[in-house]
Amino acid sequence: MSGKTMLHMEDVYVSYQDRQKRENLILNDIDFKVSEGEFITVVGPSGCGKSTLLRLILGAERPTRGKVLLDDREIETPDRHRGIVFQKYSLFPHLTVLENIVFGLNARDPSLLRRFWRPFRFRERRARHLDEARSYLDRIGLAGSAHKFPHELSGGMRQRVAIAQSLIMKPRILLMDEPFGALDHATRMEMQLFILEQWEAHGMTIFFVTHDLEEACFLGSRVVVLSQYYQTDAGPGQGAKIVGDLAVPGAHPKPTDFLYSPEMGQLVARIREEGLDPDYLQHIRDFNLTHRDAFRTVNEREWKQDACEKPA
Ligand SMILES: Nc1ncnc2c1ncn2[C@@H]1O[C@H](COP(=O)(O)OP(=O)(O)OP(=O)(O)O)[C@@H](O)[C@H]1O
Repeated sequence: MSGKTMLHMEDVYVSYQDRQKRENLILNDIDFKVSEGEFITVVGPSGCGKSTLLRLILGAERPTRGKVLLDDREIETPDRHRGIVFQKYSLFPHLTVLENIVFGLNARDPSLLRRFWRPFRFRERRARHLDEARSYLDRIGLAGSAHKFPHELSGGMRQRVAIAQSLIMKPRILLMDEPFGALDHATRMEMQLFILEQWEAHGMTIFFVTHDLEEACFLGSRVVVLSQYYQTDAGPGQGAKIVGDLAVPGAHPKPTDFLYSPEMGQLVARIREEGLDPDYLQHIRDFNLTHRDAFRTVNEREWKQDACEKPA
């Protein structure tokens, strides 16, 4: 990892208009810098704007105010340097596994006219793409499933294909939006190790959104906590801020037994409590910490009710 800033979210605000044309602030003054090769995990309560943050980095959306800079240049549209993997629906259902993986490489070909203009070169290029896709299939352990369709695969296999589909484009930044959220525990663990292997092999920068704090601490070299619940006189509806930004100590990637170690427990507790910016400590009260999804929050009605019950 180099120390030079690669990505800078500079004073970013995002708001959407609701049906009554009222501005609804989602992200409130997000400002952070990221160096090449970091593995950033993003956690926070439901609806705080984690996916919105990823869409800004992808370039699928522009901030209402502020800038998202990559190498000091504003990100305006998606490009092949940034890939994204979602929890579901990343694959084309009508294409085989091999066709899904090769799709991006073929789509990158400058013009289909070349097919007629220089047919030999065109075929040679397509054959090279297929070879490359097969080597990715090998790497993800799915060489035997090249000609299967997505519906014939298990959830874990589908996510491997979705990750390979992104990796083959050699993105500098890989964005992952709860990619393992729908998987069972064993498959999820297997996929966590898989993504760490890929990160080590490719050295890309990763933004990984998860609701699971343990997953965030195990995978990330840095955990960013985003929350719309923090101390404010104005009450809810003020948009989410970064309420915690912690470097994960120790070697990275961590050995698997770290997951079951007291250090891991301490780290999770620290992020839940001490690790948060003291100005925003109040938002911990709003998390249901006994729930296994520790970032589930009380709903807005309870939040308001509780605020009313507070002594003046
Ligand atoms: N295009 C849009 N138009 C209007 N509102 C939107 C739009 N996109 C997102 N929102 C709202 O912005 C808020 C943040 O959404 P986002 O999906 O980024 O949150 P999240 O933290 O990823 O949520 P979750 O953890 O539940 O997936 C939500 O209240 C959502 O309804």
